[in-house]
Amino acid sequence: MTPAPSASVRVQAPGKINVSLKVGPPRPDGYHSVASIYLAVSLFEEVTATEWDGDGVRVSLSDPDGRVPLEGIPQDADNLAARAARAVAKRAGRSPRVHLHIAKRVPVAGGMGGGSADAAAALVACNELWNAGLSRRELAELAAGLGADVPFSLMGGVAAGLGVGDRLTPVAAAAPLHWVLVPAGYGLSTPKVYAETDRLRADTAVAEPVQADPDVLAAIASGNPGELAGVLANDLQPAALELAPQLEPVLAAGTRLGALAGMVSGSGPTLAFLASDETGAAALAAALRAEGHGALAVHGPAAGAVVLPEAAPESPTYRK
Ligand SMILES: C[C@@](CO)(OP(=O)(O)O)[C@H](O)COP(=O)(O)OP(=O)(O)OC[C@H]1O[C@@H](n2ccc(N)nc2=O)[C@H](O)[C@@H]1O
Ligand SMILES: Nc1ncnc2c1ncn2[C@@H]1O[C@H](COP(=O)(O)OP(=O)(O)O)[C@@H](O)[C@H]1O
Repeated sequence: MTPAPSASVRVQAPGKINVSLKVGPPRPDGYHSVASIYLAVSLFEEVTATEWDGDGVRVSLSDPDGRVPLEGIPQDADNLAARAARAVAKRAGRSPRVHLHIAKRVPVAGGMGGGSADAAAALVACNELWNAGLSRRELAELAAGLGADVPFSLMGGVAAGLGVGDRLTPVAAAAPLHWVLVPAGYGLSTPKVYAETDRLRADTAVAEPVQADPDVLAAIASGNPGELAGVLANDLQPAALELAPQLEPVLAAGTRLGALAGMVSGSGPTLAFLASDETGAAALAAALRAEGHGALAVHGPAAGAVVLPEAAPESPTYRK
């Protein structure tokens, strides 16, 4: 008899762009208060959680599209997905025995929240695999304990984020927005980009951000990419460009080749270019690729962390 396959659950969670990111002064706890407008995009991490007899959480990684270098991602207990699994196990009062396989599509240390998406996907996958019965609200609480961006990847769509980015209010979008992403072949450290932002603004009075930019919210509500292009803003962008000045000509190339606007995504170094529509995004991606830049057309808002149907089993052949 062949052994029964072990139970497994597959979950996808999206990467994000911050279409608006206002950053306050440094806080005593090492964080910064922000007013962020997050947009989840159609570039998804996939985490498969499988029952495992070994001790603790096992992590493995793959790069299904051959675009994401996997160096620098911890494959041990430090992986954000492993931390998420342990958080669910602790809350459910059980041992965290699980194998998490992470199929990565979001650039690593790219400012698109890939590790946060892995954590959000692992929360949902373990909750399901273990029948832990945690509500979406309980998962969101665990998410906030894992990282500032994890609650948003769980939620998806468009949201305004206050606090460190974890106090979320969903926002309705009138129409899908089309973007071209240009990942860099290297990463930028989020804490270093925040610290560089503080350094660049040392002589400036910086206000606490209290609300998400109303002009950006209005542009999203109108669904007009031309209107949004005029108000995109990221307070971390000057620091990201200071740390990675080689991004400047790529930003210029995107606009020269027809983007409505270009910006650094989050703490960078991924660049995000807004296009007028799907055709415009495909043409811009092709033009950027022709100039030697890796470019990927995506759209958003995309859904937050969701369970995917099981992979189709080998279909048996029936004969009469
Ligand atoms: C900049 C943003 C924009 O959405 O995303 P990324 O570009 O990293 O994807 C976020 O603020 C990153 O969120 P995330 O990457 O989850 O941050 P965490 O792991 O919680 O924190 C890592 C470190 O970043 C800094 N940090 C993070 C969030 C915040 N509001 N203020 C900060 O100063 C702190 O130095 C913190 O120790
Ligand atoms: N599952 C994970 N995927 C990616 N990075 C992870 C993961 N778990 C921990 N990390 C660590 O977090 C760092 C930043 O992660 P990532 O989410 O990719 O970038 P960003 O914060 O710029 O969005 C990585 O450089 C890596 O050291």
